[in-house]
Amino acid sequence: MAASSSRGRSSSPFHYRKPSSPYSSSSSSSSFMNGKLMPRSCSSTASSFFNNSGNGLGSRSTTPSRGRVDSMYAGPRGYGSRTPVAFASDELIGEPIDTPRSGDSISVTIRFRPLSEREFQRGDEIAWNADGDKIVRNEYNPATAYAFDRVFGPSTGSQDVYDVAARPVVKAAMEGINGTVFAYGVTSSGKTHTMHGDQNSPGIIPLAIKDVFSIIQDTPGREFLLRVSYLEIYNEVINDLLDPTGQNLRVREDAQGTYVEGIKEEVVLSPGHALSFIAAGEEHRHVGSNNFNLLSSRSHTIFTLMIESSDHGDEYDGVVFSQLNLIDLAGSESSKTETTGLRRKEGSYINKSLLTLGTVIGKLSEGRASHVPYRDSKLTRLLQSSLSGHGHVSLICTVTPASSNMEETHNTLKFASRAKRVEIYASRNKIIDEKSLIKKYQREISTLKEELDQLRRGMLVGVSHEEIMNLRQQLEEGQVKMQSRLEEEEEAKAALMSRIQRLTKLILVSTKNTLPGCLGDAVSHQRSHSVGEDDKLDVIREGPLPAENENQKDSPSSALAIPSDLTCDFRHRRSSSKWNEELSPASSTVTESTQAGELISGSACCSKLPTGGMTMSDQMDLLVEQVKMLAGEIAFSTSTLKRLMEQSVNDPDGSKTQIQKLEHEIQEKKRQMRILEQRMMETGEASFANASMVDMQQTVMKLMTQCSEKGFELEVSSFIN
Ligand SMILES: Nc1ncnc2c1ncn2[C@@H]1O[C@H](COP(=O)(O)OP(=O)(O)OP(=O)(O)O)[C@@H](O)[C@H]1O
Repeated sequence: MAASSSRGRSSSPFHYRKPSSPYSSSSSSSSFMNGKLMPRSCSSTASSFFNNSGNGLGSRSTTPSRGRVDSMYAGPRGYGSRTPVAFASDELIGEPIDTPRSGDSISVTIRFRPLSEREFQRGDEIAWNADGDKIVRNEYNPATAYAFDRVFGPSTGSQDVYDVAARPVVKAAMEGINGTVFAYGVTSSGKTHTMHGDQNSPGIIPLAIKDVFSIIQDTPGREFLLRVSYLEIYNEVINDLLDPTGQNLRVREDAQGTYVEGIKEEVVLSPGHALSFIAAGEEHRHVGSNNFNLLSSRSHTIFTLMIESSDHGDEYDGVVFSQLNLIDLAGSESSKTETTGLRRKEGSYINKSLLTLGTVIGKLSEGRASHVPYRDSKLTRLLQSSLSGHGHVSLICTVTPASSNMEETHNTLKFASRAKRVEIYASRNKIIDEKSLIKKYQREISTLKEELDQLRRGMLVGVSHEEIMNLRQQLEEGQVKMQSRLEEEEEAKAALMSRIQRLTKLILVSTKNTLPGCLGDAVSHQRSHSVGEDDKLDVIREGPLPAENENQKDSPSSALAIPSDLTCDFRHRRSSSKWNEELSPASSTVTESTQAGELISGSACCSKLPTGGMTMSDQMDLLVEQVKMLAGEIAFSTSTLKRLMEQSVNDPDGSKTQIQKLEHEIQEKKRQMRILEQRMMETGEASFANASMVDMQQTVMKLMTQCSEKGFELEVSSFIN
């Protein structure tokens, strides 16, 4: 079906210009501090950081240095201005104070995680600390400190990290400026936690997806088309996570930059839809355990959202295209990471590509036009366009405060400081019409509409009196050619209408374009798929079957690691334009079901023939889509289960409830799938029965026409006689 995939290139033509960007990363690393800071004893105990639930690394207000830092904070640009740097250059690596900067800089933030239980048990101390919200300081040697755009302590939640480090990039991407957000850090420092998160604390990727749809809802007057792709770089090989057959894909280059040849792109219609692709993709990602992390990512992953938008009023201003890359890097591994065999091989590939990333960042930060070795790794080749400054970049460096990893954290901080010096020149992209999918769909829709008009005119006008006389004659001779021609035309018309409907559904518009109160009636006439009201679902969601809805209500929450406020309750949204309010956690009591679960409850009422303009084939498409989503969720739950079982070897009691819950969820989803498959069969049968009914009606009509013809003949001959 049209909503599914297309294989193609995922890159876009960029028009590089000087920035006029709405996104500006405030650079605080310049002019770090005035005078020397007093060395300070290690005032923090490890226990105060373990499982920190309130005041953690970010809460150093009682320390002397914090007081000094605050008093020296002078305005939005950072710590004072044009003051000498107090530390040796390799100790405090920041942006040189007087370096003239013509562009923006990469946004660089640091996120501490709490001490892990393992670190705590073995008596690790706090070696690095967040001193205020912009500085990281070494506890053993307080003179060693670094400044960044923002430092998040271990108790900071992912939503706060998203708001600072990702939301501006996402917002700009929706306005046509390319964006990249990536998490960098050693193994087990919290990259996957930051980018993906879990059910209780969703990470940057689910939060960005939620935001994207919310922005569409808040942008009446523009129509959007969203596609996603998801790939991993494993041992320097690019694999398509959305298509297991897409292995060892090649990086190509054209005038617009690098792209992955043959990567699968899926059109997405809702947050749940997009998340289901991630869940399915995660199933194929390479993970394994090392001595630091049971579920260590063995590959870099790049989730890309391709955003097209155009004005849908009369003033057509071209199509804007942008890409948002959300990257979860694999963690660098030191000699402390005990690995053998395959894990060691993976580790050496990971380290090599991260080393190249470091070299590339280093070269770029020098600002000279020297050779930048993008080609030395697949990762840097793919990131070439982003790193060379043609879009916004947000680097979130994840670190552990543990003394056992002091050197690794120091290296991450140095990397982060170098990255801060890379300049970017982000600008809004426009795309020439031929390359735009939204434009292609719009053109196809209008061509099809013209064809449909012609067909209608032909049917009304083209069947002339002579043709009717001819038809009579042919009927007399027992021929029904004309009849079948009419039937063919009817069929063609129906096919065209259904294609138009399907294409229209892929284009997303805000429900704010629709008059409140008219939604129920307007659904089947609405031009495009609106984000706040899933047309496919709406048309068939009238009068739920009580029994199945009960089940739905009790069904376990999603295994997609989507919080309940991210699973969209389209029913609620449809009847209200206050979409954002309903998505907010405060009002998220709406549903615990998964996206696919929603669809099921939605389609529970339609075991009969479709109504409200939805054709049989539309309904079948929808069912197929639902089954696909459920299959994705089941796959994801199964893999989570597998991992939990692996973990349970160490902690049988801790994982027992989760395992039981997951098993129950998987059973429930399988049950839902069976219902859907049953429904597909019923729809198929109904469609078949419907077709037979049409056949019969046509035969009766034909016979009646013949009868009246014969009657007329009889009248004429009796008149002649
Ligand atoms: N900010 C945080 N708050 C609470 N727990 C965290 C935080 N960051 C990470 N963790 C926990 O630490 C462990 C390791 O995190 P994660 O798997 O995200 O590390 P990673 O950097 O992705 O590791 P790798 O590179 O090996 O894949 C996980 O159990 C995770 O839940």
